[in-house]
Amino acid sequence: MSSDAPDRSDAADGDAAADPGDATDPGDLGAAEAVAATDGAEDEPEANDSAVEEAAKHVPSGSPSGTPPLRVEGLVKRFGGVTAVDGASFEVESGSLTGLIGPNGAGKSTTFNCITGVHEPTAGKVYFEGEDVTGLKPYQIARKGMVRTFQIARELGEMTVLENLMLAPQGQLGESAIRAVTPGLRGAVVEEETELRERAWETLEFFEIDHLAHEHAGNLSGGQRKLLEMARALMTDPEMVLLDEPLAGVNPTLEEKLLDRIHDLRADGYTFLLVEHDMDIIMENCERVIVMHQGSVLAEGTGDEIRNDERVIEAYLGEDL
Ligand SMILES: Nc1ncnc2c1ncn2[C@@H]1O[C@H](COP(=O)(O)OP(=O)(O)OP(=O)(O)O)[C@@H](O)[C@H]1O
Repeated sequence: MSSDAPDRSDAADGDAAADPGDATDPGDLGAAEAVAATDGAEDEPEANDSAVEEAAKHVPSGSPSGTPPLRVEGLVKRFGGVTAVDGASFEVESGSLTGLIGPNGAGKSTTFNCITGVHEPTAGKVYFEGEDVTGLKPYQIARKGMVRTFQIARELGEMTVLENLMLAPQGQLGESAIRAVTPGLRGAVVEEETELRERAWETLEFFEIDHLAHEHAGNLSGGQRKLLEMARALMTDPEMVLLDEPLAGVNPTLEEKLLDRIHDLRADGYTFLLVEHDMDIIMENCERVIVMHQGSVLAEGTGDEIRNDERVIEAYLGEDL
């Protein structure tokens, strides 16, 4: 988040937000380290007006010039006899908020899962910032700067909001668990933990959930959880964030807050790909929309272009667009 955040190669050396399954394993930390990392009530900083500005200061380094951050080429995913994705190809422009839509069963979630390493594609390629990342594990893709939000797993629900954030770039902590017991390196570990804690507080303030820092994540409302999911993803210091229905079940006030934060971050150079069923949200917020149908890309364009595209109207069988 902040411009002086640790280098990604250190900060996201684990599954981070990309794989809650691993991120929930306390064994990754060691008990003493987990406590050191999370027992921070006494360090709680005063709410700080400049925190939001600080948090928004991060400027993603961006793609090599002219290279789209994400390029998907001829993606195919079969599950036995079911072809979920059938030759999908598209690009996402740097710094954009791009919507990925399509009728039920069009292949959107499977495409997300193939892009972020949850599924290995049957065929085709995924390039992130020009680099072939096809078939890499979620944590390897997260380390390169592309993360997706995940629902807060049950185990994480038993931890506080602050702990959830501090565990997000868990590779950094796992590394420091080893370094903490290495003479001569303890100072560096303390510095790293302090920096991580500061970033966690900045991120909480940015999402306006700092008042919930010591609340168990499991006690949050649906909308607050969505903010926490975004905050966890941001803690890994990504370039690109994939959001799979981030507003489902979120009340209008929190929905507006979440969208505002997405726009703030986009203005700072982050790139977003958003799957969302609510067409109004897509049309009002995404400058570019990709429409999937039966596993491949049916149309691409601005919201207006998509809304008036005969093929899209037909694919949605007259549903309101
Ligand atoms: N693990 C799986 N095993 C078998 N079939 C699957 C699997 N995952 C998805 N499918 C099938 O692949 C197709 C595409 O599913 P996918 O969930 O990607 O679509 P979607 O566009 O995200 O749909 P929705 O909007 O309803 O969430 C569907 O026919 C679905 O039943």
